[in-house]
Amino acid sequence: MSQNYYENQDSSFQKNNSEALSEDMRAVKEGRARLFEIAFHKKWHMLASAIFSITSVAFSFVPYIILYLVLKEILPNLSDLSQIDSSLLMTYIAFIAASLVLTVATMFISLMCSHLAAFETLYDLKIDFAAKLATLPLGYFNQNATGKLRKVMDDNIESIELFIAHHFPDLVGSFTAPVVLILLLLYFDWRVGLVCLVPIILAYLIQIVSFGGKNKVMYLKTYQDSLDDMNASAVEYVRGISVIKIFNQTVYSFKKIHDSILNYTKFCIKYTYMCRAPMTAFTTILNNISFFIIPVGIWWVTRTTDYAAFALTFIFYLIFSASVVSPFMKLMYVSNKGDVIIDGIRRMDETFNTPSVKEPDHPVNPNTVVGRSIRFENVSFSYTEDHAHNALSDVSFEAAEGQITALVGKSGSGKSTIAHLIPRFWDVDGGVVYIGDTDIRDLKTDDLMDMISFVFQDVFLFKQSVRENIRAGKPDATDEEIRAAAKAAQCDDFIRNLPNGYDTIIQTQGIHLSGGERQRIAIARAILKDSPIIVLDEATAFADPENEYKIQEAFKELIREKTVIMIAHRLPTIRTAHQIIVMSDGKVAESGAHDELIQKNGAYKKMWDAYNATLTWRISQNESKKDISAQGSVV
Ligand SMILES: Nc1ncnc2c1ncn2[C@@H]1O[C@H](COP(=O)(O)OP(=O)(O)OP(=O)(O)O)[C@@H](O)[C@H]1O
Repeated sequence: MSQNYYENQDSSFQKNNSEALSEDMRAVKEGRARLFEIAFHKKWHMLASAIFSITSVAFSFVPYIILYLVLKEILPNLSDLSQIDSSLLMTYIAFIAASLVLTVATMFISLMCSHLAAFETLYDLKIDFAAKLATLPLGYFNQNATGKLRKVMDDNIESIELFIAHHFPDLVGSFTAPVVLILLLLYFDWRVGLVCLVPIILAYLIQIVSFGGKNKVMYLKTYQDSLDDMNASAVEYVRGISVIKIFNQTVYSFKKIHDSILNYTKFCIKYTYMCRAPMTAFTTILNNISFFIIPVGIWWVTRTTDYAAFALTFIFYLIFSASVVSPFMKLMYVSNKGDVIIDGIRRMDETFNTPSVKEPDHPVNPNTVVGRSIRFENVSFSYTEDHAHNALSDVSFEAAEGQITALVGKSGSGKSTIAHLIPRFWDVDGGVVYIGDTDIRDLKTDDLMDMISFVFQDVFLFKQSVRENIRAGKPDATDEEIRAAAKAAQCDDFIRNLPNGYDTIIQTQGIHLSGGERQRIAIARAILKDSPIIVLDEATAFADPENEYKIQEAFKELIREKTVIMIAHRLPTIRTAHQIIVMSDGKVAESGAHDELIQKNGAYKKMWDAYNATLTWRISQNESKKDISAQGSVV
């Protein structure tokens, strides 16, 4: 049921939400202002929570006031207890019971309101953050490790929920309680009240001097940075575990994770040592306010004649001062937590404030785009901002509509970069990429993505059912359409042999698909999408002979009547391509069909000869092996 609830809500909720969070809640503000801006995303819930929290705190002090009244009734009558008005005492007790019930009830309502606000805000933020990630250029993910972004999405955003649900009502209470407390301290006897204030002020001065200002910001930043670093290296360590095992590395020899854990540990130990003295002083002073009251009491008792009034005030303050600790400790705890959360928000806002891929001001309607060819016109591109090294320099070519254009060239010559510029994973630095007659930057990203299918080098499958993985190509596809796409991609057979057929969840129950099987699922996805342009990136690199055959069959289905850009290292797979673009050092070295390029006797011919030489070399190696074994048998 909850699944449907969210599914049904998605479209409208997400839309309203992106308006609310991306525009209103984007980080114009900083620090505490930003924290409260986010917290008050659901402002009526939060106001209600604040009012009930204040009410709860106010009720929580009623027993102390009544205690004063009880003492006032009992102390003057200690010599003759029959003088005590017992019905009045019973009324006081009833008041105490009622105030306790009301304290709990109002705090419960306050927490209810704050939790509702927290869950809705958390949902909005997470959806918005995920949506924002999808709009960022791929370069952003190069510079920001997956572990760091995961931490923002899980830990930092999650901590905002904690702040709204728990810390906010606590904070309101923590501010209200000291105010009520100080008023009460000063109300019953302002002189003793002032004495009680001295240790409170002293304790806070110690806090401010030790942790206030730039020191605290710097410590928090270092703490979060080292935590981020440790997270990022942990993710890298786990993802690269096969390489680590092969090269016989351990958590000690894999320097990055070892250093980051060590850094974090060192920092925490240093910070703990730094906190030791001021924190001990803070808690000791607040826990021992009576230590300040007793000398005053001794001084006072030698100068007073009204012992009843003295005893009433002295006993009351001794009891009441013990209640000072809890609200002040809470205030310190919540304010420390608040600082950690604010730092987390700053990290989240770095992502929110990163410019998304720019959408056109006046987008072209995709139905009016004439033609589905791809044309690069004098395209230059560098991955680095200083343009120290151009991945592409002045690249021009046209991949004709409905034809296959293959990209070949040495490793690092710029083939993948060309493929990545077509769906605007990055924007060109110079020149233009056209689809038909339209600059791709004049199309809305959604429309551009609808026109292109991409079969990546590393096939990524979601941890969902096979059916849902294929459906990603067309979210409203029927089960029949999914099955037809899977058949065309040569994967229907093996999917039906999985434990739950199309409903088998990938990467669970020991379900592990081979590289070729994963690739065919990706092809099924692309077939279902049925876009006019297909970009195949190293698509046949990992296949075994049987898979290779099936993948080729799947490709035939996928690329029928489409504009295809294909990157392949193995020359025979592109021999029949309509056009071959030979890349060298980010430039087009030559282009043409296979036969034309062979005739040109240029770079392609050299590659082809080299390829044929390897074949002969393999055969001659086999031959020589045969010779050796033949000789061996003769001997
Ligand atoms: N994400 C990146 N960040 C920085 N530089 C990059 C990035 N990706 C590629 N490059 C650089 O851009 C140049 C072109 O790389 P590209 O991946 O396009 O080559 P390629 O021909 O596809 O290589 P391969 O066949 O090995 O995949 C290379 O010098 C490469 O080092």
